[in-house]
Parts: sequence; C-alpha cells; structure tokens
Amino acid sequence: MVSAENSTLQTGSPVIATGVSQRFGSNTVLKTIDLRVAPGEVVALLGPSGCGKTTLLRLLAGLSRPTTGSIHIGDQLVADARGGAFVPPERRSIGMVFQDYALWPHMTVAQNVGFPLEMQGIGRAERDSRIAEALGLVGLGHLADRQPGTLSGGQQQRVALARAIVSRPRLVLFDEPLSNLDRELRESLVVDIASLLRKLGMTAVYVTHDHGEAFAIADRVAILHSGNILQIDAPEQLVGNPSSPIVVDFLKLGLVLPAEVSNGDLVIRGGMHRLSPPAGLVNGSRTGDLFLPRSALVASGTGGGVASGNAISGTVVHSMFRGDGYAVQMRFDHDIALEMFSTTRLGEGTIHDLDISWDRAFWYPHEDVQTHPTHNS
Ligand SMILES: Nc1ncnc2c1ncn2[C@@H]1O[C@H](COP(=O)(O)OP(=O)(O)OP(=O)(O)O)[C@@H](O)[C@H]1O
Repeated sequence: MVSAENSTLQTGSPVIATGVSQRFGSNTVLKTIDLRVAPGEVVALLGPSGCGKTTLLRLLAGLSRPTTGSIHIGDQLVADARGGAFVPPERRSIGMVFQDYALWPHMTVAQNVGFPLEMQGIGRAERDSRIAEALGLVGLGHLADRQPGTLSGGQQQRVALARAIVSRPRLVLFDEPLSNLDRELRESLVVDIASLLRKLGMTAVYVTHDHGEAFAIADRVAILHSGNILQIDAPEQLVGNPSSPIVVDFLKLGLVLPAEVSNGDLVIRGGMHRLSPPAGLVNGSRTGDLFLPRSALVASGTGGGVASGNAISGTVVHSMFRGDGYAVQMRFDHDIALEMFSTTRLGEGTIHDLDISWDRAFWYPHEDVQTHPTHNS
C-alpha cells in the first residue's frame, strides 16, 4: 500500500462502553461489558461463534440499542440505556467494513468510496482529492473507474476499507472482514490493514474468530465467552498469562488437566497420573485445573505406560507432515487432546512421556481459596 506520510487523515477517538448489556427477549447475550479503547488503539474481539462479538460491534455502531449501560465515542454520549440518549450510526462518525464488502454494484470504485463524503455534503473538488488519497492508501488508485463486480474479492475489500476511512472517522469497525478470502490473501490483507490503521492513528474494533488474525492486527485482544469479556490484553500477555482455563482452551495453548490435591501431589482426574508439583504451586486448594503450556512439555522418549512425578504420558493419535516437521496429535486421560510439534514422525498408538517444566505450569484453583491462577516462575 502507498505511504500515509502526506495523509491529512486524523487520529481516532477513544471509545468507552460502561456496563453495557444486551438482552433479546429472555436471552441475555451480552452481560455487563466494560470496554475502553484508547485513541489510535486497535482492539480485536475474539471468541467462539455466538459469544456476542457482533452484538457488541452493532452496539458500538448504533445498529442496536443496549439494554443497560452507556457508550461514549470521543466526548459524545452515543447511547445511554438509562437516560434514553441514542445517536444513530450516520451521526457517530464511524467507518464500517463488513464480511461481504457491501459495495454498490452500479457505482464505480471512486463513487463507492466517495459516497460517505457525498452524504456529508462535501463539495466535488475536496471529495475527489480525498477519494484519490483513500484509494492511494489502499493501493487501488489505478482502479478508480472500475465497477466493483470486475474486481477480485481482495480488491473489493480494499475498496470497502477506503470507503470506511475516507471520511476521517473517529472509529472504524470491522466485522469478520477477511472471512470470504482465501488464506494467502487473508494473511497479506491483515498486515496491510494493520499497518494502515497504525499509520493513520485510527481507533478500531475488529471482530474475528481467527486467533492469528486477532494477534496480527490488534494492540489488545478481548476474549469473549458467553457474553462476557474473560480477558483483554496484548497478544503476548494473553498467551503468556491466560486468566482462565477457558482462555487456554480457546487459544489452544496447551494441556488443561483437572486435578485433585493429595498430600502435596496432584492426582489428575481419572487417577492415571500422580504428579509432584513444586511447593507453592497449588497453594492450599483442594481441586483445580493444571495448565501445562506446550513449552512446558518436552518429549523424553517412548514411555512404557503411565509416567508419574514430573512427566505425563500420552498416546499418539496421528502424526501429520507439515513441511518443516510433524503436527502430532496426542491424547491423554479423559480424552484430553493436544497438538504438538515434532521433528520426527511419531508412530500412531505409541505412548510417549513428556517431561514437565514446572516453572512454566499454572494452577487455576476451583475453590475460593484463591481467585487468581498461581504460577511458579
Ligand atoms: N436480533 C437478535 N435476536 C435474538 N437473538 C439474537 C439477535 N442477534 C443475536 N442474537 C443471539 O445472540 C447471540 C450472540 O450473537 P452474535 O452474532 O453476537 O455472536 P458472534 O459471537 O458474533 O457469533 P458469530 O461468530 O457466529 O458471528 C447468539 O446466540 C445469537 O443467536
């Protein structure tokens, strides 16, 4: 894409959602969400299907009204369930990019991009210069006179992006914008969108169910689950310090083993493994979830059965060649599965012992003894 050095586009606004919930009939699909997005920050909303990502985005866009709570964009109160304030989408100064591009087929690329400016009553000369600037930023200046139907999917999404930023919005909202594109295109476009947003200092909220996309684009990622934000952090922090087994499980970060504490040992549910954690990891709790990140598990050779103490045994379900090695699916007690990387093909059905680096382990207590996970590093 073309450099934004001479761009006249401005930095985005902060967004503050306080106590926002959304109920449809008796179904509460968003439960008292608090979300703060700093000016120029990109936040991704990541979570499984039905967790409420699009519902939250629609509330920010003004496409629906919250059941409780309030939303500010910049200094403007755009929704307030209690006081009844509500600003419709066209008066929120936002740009939106949807999964299906939502371009007008009978208009040229330039007319599509210029449409928000026309709605604002901006004169022809300024409109033309801003259209050229926005198309230049997404690398499509040469296609201004084409009709969207004659462009590839990736090009159409770039047009939609140019249209979303052309009016210098305070906030840009993305709803699964790359889902219709193939993997290679997704990977290159996500990098382009991220660098454009950063260069322009735009505030953005980006909905996706793809971890890689969220990690590539966002300053912070919010993990949504059943209408709650479970954790919101920088990608490195999410991976290095997940707040709960649900986050671990959703991000597929490693093994989560439900366990009982017995005389300082951990008996993994099912009784097959008895592990010896270092003093202090389980901190007086009686039951909990042991989280062993992939980096805490090192294959120590073929096992004869069930390892104990400082190792855990798993059975290889399959090994798949991935170019630079093998993606190995292993199964542990209770049908708990984990995908690991191996430089050699491990035979299906063979049992392997994995040594545990306890300094990388986490313990999530079930009881109220402790509300935060413990970690021994
Ligand atoms: N207008 C509506 N009326 C009733 N229920 C709704 C409405 N809109 C959304 N829901 C429900 O709210 C829940 C959350 O939906 P939402 O679209 O926000 O999920 P999502 O996380 O974006 O999922 P996906 O990734 O599949 O798009 C779902 O159970 C959905 O069926």
